[in-house]
Amino acid sequence: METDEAQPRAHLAALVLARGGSKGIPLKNIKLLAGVPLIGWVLRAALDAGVFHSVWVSTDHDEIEKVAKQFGAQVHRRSPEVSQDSSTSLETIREFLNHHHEVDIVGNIQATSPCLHPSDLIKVANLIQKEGFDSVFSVVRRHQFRWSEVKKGENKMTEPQNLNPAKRYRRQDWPGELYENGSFYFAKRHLIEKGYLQGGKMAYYEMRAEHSVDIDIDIDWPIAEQRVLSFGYFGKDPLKEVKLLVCSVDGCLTNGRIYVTEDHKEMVSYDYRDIVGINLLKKRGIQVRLISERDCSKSLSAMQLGCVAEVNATNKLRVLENWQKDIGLSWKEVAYLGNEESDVECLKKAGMSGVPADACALAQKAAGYICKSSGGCGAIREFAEHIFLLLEKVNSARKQMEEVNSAGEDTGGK
Ligand SMILES: CC(=O)N[C@H]1[C@H]([C@H](O)[C@H](O)CO)O[C@](OP(=O)(O)OC[C@H]2O[C@@H](n3ccc(N)nc3=O)[C@H](O)[C@@H]2O)(C(=O)O)C[C@@H]1O
Repeated sequence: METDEAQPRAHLAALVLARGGSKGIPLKNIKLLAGVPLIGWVLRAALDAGVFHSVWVSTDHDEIEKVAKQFGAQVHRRSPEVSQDSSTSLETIREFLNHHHEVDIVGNIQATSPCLHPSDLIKVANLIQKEGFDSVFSVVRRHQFRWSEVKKGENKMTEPQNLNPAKRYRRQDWPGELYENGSFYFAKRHLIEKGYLQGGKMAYYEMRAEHSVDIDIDIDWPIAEQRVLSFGYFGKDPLKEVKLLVCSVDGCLTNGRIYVTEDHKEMVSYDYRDIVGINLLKKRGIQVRLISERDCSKSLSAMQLGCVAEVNATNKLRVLENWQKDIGLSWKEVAYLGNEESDVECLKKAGMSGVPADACALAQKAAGYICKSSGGCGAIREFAEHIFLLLEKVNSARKQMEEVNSAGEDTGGK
């Protein structure tokens, strides 16, 4: 059933529930996963999908509100009644709907499944808006044999549930089974008001197994981190190649401390791990250049790093633009590591951006990756590894995607 194109489309709102209290991991919803706050992964996918009339985060927490807005979402401040450990998603979504009468369909996207892609959301929006389904939820195919539980006093033996032990299927001979994976639940208002997220004319959307990640308990976190690096969505314009890393001196290469001797000489210190990082970058064909607002030329020449440097840089953005012109690079090919307010513009424009753990709040907000290491204590080394990992993973994921697309494979709702 196709809706008339001339009819105004029902208002489809994406809604990410992100309470402040979480049972296992403290402030889980904004904890950095591979350098990006957890809700950031799904918000980026929802906003880039371009199918939502509005994208919301429902929260009770100031810090989560800040992060949500930083990613471009609108914020619904929920009441304490639906912010308890015992509050269900459904109650929270109903509360949102009570405050937003313009919304006809809610796409509840769970931040705990961060490997979501805009292409999934576009297909789901199509199912609910054009094909007339009332609710659509995500599933994943699993090949798992189930056995009944042995309960004291009830039964002594376990029984096979979905297999014949005499004729066990090989994986390739068995289609497997569909499991709800908790990535998203789309439903029309009338259903939610009746107390259902799944009901009416229902469809499932089968997600690719590698995109199906669910962070439920603490031990899921490192696995999810590896998954997003390999299969996550990194934005509309994925990284192609990094050819230049520009690094701020005070606070990134050094920890920002300057010792002054009686005879007016300056002393700074750096971490040998960062020198290793710089050398690794150079080996991979990535130039490293340094930039500083003050005249630290003597210290830099004593360090013998072999990097082009610009000191007394009152306008870092202009310096970078000139470098780009000289070398012939686009912003996409530039990575930037900075820590101060004066770095913010460059951080925003660079194809890849990072800050040390102790960077100022404004720089942290502008950066795509927040290092665990502080300035002068291995942040360059860590950022270099992050660059290598992303380049590798993003390129291999893109290759896989191209292979799948060219094979014409299409998973979708049923
Ligand atoms: C739609 C729905 O029923 N979601 C529930 C899901 C779902 O059933 C499973 O993922 C399916 O695999 O399970 C739960 O999932 P969980 O507790 O991890 O919650 C998923 C995300 O939603 C936020 N949330 C949840 C409820 C609520 N009232 N406010 C919220 O902000 C959490 O902070 C987290 O980011 C569960 O395991 O208990 C609780 C969730 O309420």
